[in-house]
Amino acid sequence: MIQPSFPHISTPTGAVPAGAPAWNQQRHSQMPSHRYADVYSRVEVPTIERDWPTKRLTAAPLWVPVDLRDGNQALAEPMDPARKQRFFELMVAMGYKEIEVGYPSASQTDYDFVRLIADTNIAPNDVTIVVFTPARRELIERTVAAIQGISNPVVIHLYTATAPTWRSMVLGYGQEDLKQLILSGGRDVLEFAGDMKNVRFEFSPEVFNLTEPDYVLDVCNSMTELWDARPERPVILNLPATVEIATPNVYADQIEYMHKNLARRDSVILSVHPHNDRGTGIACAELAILAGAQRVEGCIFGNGERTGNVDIATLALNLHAQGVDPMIDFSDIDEIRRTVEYCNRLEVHPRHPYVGDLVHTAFSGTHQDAIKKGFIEHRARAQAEGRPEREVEWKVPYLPIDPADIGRSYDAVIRVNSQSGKGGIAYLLESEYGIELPRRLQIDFARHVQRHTDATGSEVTATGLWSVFQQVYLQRDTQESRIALTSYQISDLEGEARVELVLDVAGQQHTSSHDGVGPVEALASVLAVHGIPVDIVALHQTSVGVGSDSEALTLLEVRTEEGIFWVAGQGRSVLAASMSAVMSAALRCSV
Ligand SMILES: CC(=O)SCCNC(=O)CCNC(=O)[C@H](O)C(C)(C)COP(=O)(O)OP(=O)(O)OC[C@H]1O[C@@H](n2cnc3c(N)ncnc32)[C@H](O)[C@@H]1OP(=O)(O)O
Ligand SMILES: CC(C)C(=O)C(=O)O
Repeated sequence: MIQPSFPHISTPTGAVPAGAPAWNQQRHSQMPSHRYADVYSRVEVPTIERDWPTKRLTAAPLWVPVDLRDGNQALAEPMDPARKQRFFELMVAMGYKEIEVGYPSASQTDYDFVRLIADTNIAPNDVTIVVFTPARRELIERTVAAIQGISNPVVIHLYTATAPTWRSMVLGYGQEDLKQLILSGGRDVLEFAGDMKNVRFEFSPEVFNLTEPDYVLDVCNSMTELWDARPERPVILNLPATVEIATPNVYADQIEYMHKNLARRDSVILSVHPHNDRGTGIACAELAILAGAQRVEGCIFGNGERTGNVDIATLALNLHAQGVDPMIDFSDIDEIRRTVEYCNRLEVHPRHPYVGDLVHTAFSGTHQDAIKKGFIEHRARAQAEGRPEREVEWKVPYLPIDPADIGRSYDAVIRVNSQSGKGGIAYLLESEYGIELPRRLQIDFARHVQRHTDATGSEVTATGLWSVFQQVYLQRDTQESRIALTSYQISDLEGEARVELVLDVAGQQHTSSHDGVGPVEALASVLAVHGIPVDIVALHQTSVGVGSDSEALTLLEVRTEEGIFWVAGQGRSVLAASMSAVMSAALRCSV
């Protein structure tokens, strides 16, 4: 019996589930899953004729970043005024036109930030300012005090939880009492701010996704009636998945039910606010848009309570990746990430969609091979179409978008470790040093690199690859070498080349002259005379480096009785590189 190496984890040994086919060997575990009620007994899914499964995403929704409120309230250290302002200015620069700036009745920092907006011009006129409040009269009054003097459009966002557990356990109300509390909050909003021409209203039935559909519909309709929603002054109904609890299709059904049954639908902006407890916040938001949602609240890179608010950067870039303008500028995503990390004091994961450090990088051989071929095809197509590479359709395998669209270079697209193959290795040498390896040498070199990465266990950079290449292929003469090429010269004898060579063999100088042959052939023949046959199968010329500093690199494939090997020679000229390559081959053949 195999001893368990994880003493606190027990390999499931229980019964095979009833009816499981013979090929399914999974057993019942000891996880206490029975403690969690079946989701469909907790969520009332409305019965509807679904239209969302056949819809397509064709336009960006209205985006509302809530980093300064919902994101901020989830931070161990809420943002100080400088961080709030920096984040706000970033959002404005990116093109967000509606921004939830805080919960002004909750803290002096939030209140003061709203006052900063009132007293300065940090908010351009076309940016709508959203402020958040619970349905408590004194807090609504303070919220309205905070927005006095703001000339921008303002949204007062009122919320109260409506789901059964929250109603009974947290707020201590039944359905009707709670509706009255909400309406009373709605009336307070009207009393304090109803006359403010620049103000619109938003209502969120918190934990919408766990609330009975008919009840939440009734509450929402009562609010739009109370606030007299009209097309010219629409009310925002924001339907949060405050804690994700079911699969995204359930949320989509719930949203479509509201979309199809809300009163004054043309005077309602239907908004969603998914969280990410099940890791499906993005899917919930996307399906909700298919189901009729027009507006999405979330956080840039997905900070927020517990597992976060839905990530509106990923949502926007998902649209971009399918040909839809996200209406937000992500062309310098690393600057956006740096600012968001500074403000939240939280790091973005290296695998985070689009923005993570590793998300455009391939380590594995077959991916690298495909990407390399994809780049070659892309450049060729751009050239054939006579258009800039940034304009032609993107089809590079494994890269959903062109990293350049979001300000990334191609430097990190391919990185080499023990999982890599010839394609990636060749790509790095070529992109970093301009060295073009023929396919058979790629295969040979990959074996050497593999030995190196297996031995070190770590990644190898382009510089590292070049040094492995030099060690393997660029042999140099040593003191012990029995042969050395002392000098060579090529002269033109009435159109015919003459090659003159001086070879040092075991301390003896041998001069020879060769007419009508190339220098490589001449040197090979004189080496053969001295008992060192160098049988060259193929010769390739490339270069190392770019511009005037570049050197020639000659790559030789050589046959011996033991098999094929490769050597290289480097020099200021093609001739120097070639002679050096042949001498490298000779040194290998003479040992
Ligand atoms: C899903 C969301 O993100 S909701 C937003 C959550 N954000 C925050 O809580 C951050 C800011 N909050 C705060 O600073 C504080 O909670 C404050 C200042 C708003 C209120 O503080 P306190 O008055 O000390 O109340 P506390 O937070 O302890 O409790 C909340 C009270 O408000 C009630 N309440 C909670 N939500 C609401 C609501 N939306 N409308 C009306 N009453 C509410 C609760 O039932 C509780 O009442 P009780 O004291 O009679 O039991
Ligand atoms: C009240 C709303 C908007 C909210 O933050 C949530 O439900 O998560």
